Formats: sequence, C-alpha cells, structure tokens
Amino acid sequence: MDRLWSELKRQAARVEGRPMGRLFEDEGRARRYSRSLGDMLFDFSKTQLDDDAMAVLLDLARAAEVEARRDAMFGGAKINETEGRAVLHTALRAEAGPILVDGQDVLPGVRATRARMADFADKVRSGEIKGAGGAYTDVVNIGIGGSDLGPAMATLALAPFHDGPRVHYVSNVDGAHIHDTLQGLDPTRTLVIVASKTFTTIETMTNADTARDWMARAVAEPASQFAALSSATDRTGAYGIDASRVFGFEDWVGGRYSMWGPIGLGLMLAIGPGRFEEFLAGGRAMDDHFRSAALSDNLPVLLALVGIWHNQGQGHATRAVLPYDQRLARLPAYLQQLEMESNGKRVAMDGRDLPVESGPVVWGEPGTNGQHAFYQLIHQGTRVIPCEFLVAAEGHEPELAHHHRLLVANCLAQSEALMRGRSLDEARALMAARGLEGAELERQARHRVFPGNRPSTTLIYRRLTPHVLGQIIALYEHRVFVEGVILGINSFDQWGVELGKELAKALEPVLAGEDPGAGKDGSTLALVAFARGG
Ligand SMILES: O=P(O)(O)OC[C@H]1O[C@](O)(CO)[C@@H](O)[C@@H]1O
Repeated sequence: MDRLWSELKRQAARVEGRPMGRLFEDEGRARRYSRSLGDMLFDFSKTQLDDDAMAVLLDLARAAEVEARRDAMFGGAKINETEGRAVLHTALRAEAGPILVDGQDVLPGVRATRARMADFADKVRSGEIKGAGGAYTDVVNIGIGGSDLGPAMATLALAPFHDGPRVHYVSNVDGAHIHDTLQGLDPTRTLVIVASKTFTTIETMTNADTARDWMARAVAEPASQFAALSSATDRTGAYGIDASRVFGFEDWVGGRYSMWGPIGLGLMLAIGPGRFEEFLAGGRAMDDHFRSAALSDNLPVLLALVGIWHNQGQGHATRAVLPYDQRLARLPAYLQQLEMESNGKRVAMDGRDLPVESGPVVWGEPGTNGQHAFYQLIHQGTRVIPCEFLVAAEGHEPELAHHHRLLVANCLAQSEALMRGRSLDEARALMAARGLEGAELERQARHRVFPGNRPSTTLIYRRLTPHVLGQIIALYEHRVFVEGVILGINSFDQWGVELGKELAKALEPVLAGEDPGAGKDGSTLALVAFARGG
C-alpha cells in the first residue's frame, strides 16, 4: 500500500495546475468519466482524474482487497473488529437469504420485525391504533445521531409522498428543541417514538422524560402512547412501553446505518409501508450493483476513489455536498455523521497510525441557497474544495417546472464555472466593455478572476422517489465503506464520541454546584462560574 500511496501523490503532483477544460478535447471524456445506473447518472469528468491516476486508484482498491472485504461484510463476518460485531445493515433491506451470523439466519427475524412495524404503521395511519383523544395527528420521534439524522433526512426528502400523520424529530438536549416541537401539539393525539439503540443516550432519555411529563398532564396512561425503537428491550420494558410497541434490532446494525429497519418507523408512518418497501428496494438495487459490478464500473467504488483522489491524493481536506434539492436539506448533516463518524479515525484496523489523512470534513447546504452564502470562497478562496452536486432532472411540482429549470441550470452552471473559471484577460475584456481603462481597469479586473480548475462531481437522477432515495443512501453508505477499507480503518466503531460524553457526565454536578470540580482546568472552571452566574 505504501508504494501506491506515494504513487498517488506523484500522480496528483503530475496533474497539478493542468487546465481541466483541456481534458474535454478528448470528446469521449464525459462518457468515459461517468456511469449510469437505473435512473441516475454519476458524472466525475470535471476532475483532474485521468487514466493513469485512475489506474493507481484501482490498484489501491485491489491492494486493499475491497471486493473480499465487501463480500465479508455482506456475508455476516465480524468485520467491526473493535466491537466484535458483524455489519449487516444490508440485511435490513435484503430479499435473498440465508444471511448467517454465528450460524443463524437473520432474515426471518428482520422480516418478522418489519411485518410488525408495517402492521403498527397501518393501524396508526388508519386510526385503529389511536391516542386518548382520537386518531394520531402527530408523531414525535425522539432520538439523536443515527437514531435521528437518517429518518429525519428521509422524511423531509420524501415529503411529496406523505399521507400519514405529521412526523416531527427531536434530537437536541437543548430544551428549546422539545419545547418548540411539542408546542401546539395535542398530547391526546400525539404518538411519541423513543428511538435509541442503547436506550441510555442521555439526550434522548432526557427528552423522552420531558415528553412523558407533558403527556401525563393530559393522558392517564402516557406510556400507552409511546413506542420504542431499540435493541435494549429490557430497558424499554422498564420504561413502561408495552412489548407490542417495541421494535428491536440487533447489534450488527450500526446507529448511522439503521434507518432501513425499526429506526425508519417515523418514515414508514409518514409515507406508508408500501412506499417504505420501495425505499428498501432502492437500497437493495444499489447493494446488488455494488456486489456485482466490476470495480471500474462500480458506483460506490468510483465515488470512493474520487474522494480518495481529492483528499489523500490532492490534499483537499474538505468536501462540500451540495444538493440542488431543497428536500435534501438534511442530507449534508446526515452525511456528516455517516462519513465523519465512520472514517474520522487516525488509527488503522491493525492499531497503527494511518499513513495518510483520515476521511474528509464533509459539509454543505442546498443550492441555490449556498450560492448566495459560501460559494464565494469555493470559487475564489485560496483553498480548493471539491464539490459534490446532486440534482433531480424533474421536480414533483409540474406547475412549477420553470422553477425547476432554473434550479437545474444553476446546478450545472456552478460545476461549469468551477472548472472553467475566468482568466485575467477575460476579466480585462469585461472591464473594458464596461468602459474602464488604465490602472482602474487592471485593479478591477483582478478581483473578477476565477482561477477555475476546481473539481466537482454531479449525481443527477430523474426524480427523488423513495426508490431513488434508497439508491442514493446505499450509494453513500458503500462509498464510505470502500474509503474506509482503502484507508484500513474500521468504519463501524465510534470511540471518538466517548470522551466528551464522560466529561459531560462529570461536569453536570459541577454546574449544579454539588461538586467543586477539583482537578478541572482554569478555563473550564471559569466557564462553569459564568454559567452559574458567579
Ligand atoms: O441510538 P443511540 O444508542 O441512542 O445512539 C445515538 C447515537 O450516538 C452515537 O453512539 C454517538 O454518540 C451514534 O453512533 C449513535 O447514532
């Protein structure tokens, strides 16, 4: 691997500063540097990748044994080595079995739980299962991280398919979040879902207690209007939630990969079990592709290789995810957890330091909003920020087709502008056309130069349906997996979130004035003193 990492850097140095636009003198480039699958097209031609660089990246994938690792994951091997667990979120959307963990086929259990979820969702949606005041009008999902970001993102994404109760998501322990969400809701017609794999997460349990108190003021038996999504069925029972409304999953489903099973109940309630099945089918279609396509034609592998090229190869530490799709507004936040919790690690599986940078900083906002905010830096800042655009060819509002045309035009224009840039001569011509001359022309022109050569990829899909969303999410999941395999990382643990949690627990009594905080640093103690008003 070490030789290949050096070779990758050498390739990056070779192409540095090369005018990217010239690559299109090869008329076949757009075709050769894009792949389609079903209703989507992934274009990675507006990058500095060329055949030699691709060859090194593919060699890296082969040397890391991506295909064998992939098969091990799908086959139920315990590839999450630091926790001794299999990684089988794909089983939540699988059709064909058996899928064995410790010699047991997990599919019958997955199907049985999904059937229970569907039955519950149908009955809530029809009003057969109802609250003290009648059919449920609202559902409040309380969870955080993987128990919130995926279903919250997907529920917003699939708004055109909502035909059930309104579904709200509360995650933050900041009381403002639950306060503002519950305000205006009728507790007698609200279903609360407590979504927590462990059923111990302090934010979730604090919010659940607050929701229970709120409900208890209007409902004699508040627990009867609670459901739980958790692996910890002993704890859900102790919380008073009847087993018929508890939907469990196994330890081989990681939090940030869990929206395909019980954690997706909020989404299922919003769009119905039939549409939820379409979402699963989309994920499954991507699984089938990932398992069967050659590395060089494999969408998740290609996304991963482009990511590795930009980050570990060219040294661009961040990646902007820019959905030109308002309903994908939460996609960047969802991907932040998926990518940064999975691949934000400095130690490889074998305990050694990584020889290259870990996964990138992922961030973004929907276009066109971002254009009027941070794109200035993307176009003219000193750093290069590889951009990932996502856009639907068609919107869901035929009467607003002119909006959609503008949206798509803006998306495509951005990737074109990033690549082409504007030279000093072009800027001078522009200023001359506006009547400037001499030193003033020169001065103004310099501010209007765009360096160009800035890489981007575009994922374009026909329409954002449940099936397409399932494909997109599975595409990103597998991309993160492939990047992790190439880096030698265990993408499925998250030890980096623990220290802060432990310290917060110890600080609470200090803030309450019950503990002097002996041994704490001066900064922390001063902040505590301010918070306590002294
Ligand atoms: O579902 P739980 O157990 O409440 O955990 C929530 C989230 O907390 C984390 O463990 C990180 O703090 C995530 O990985 C997980 O998605």
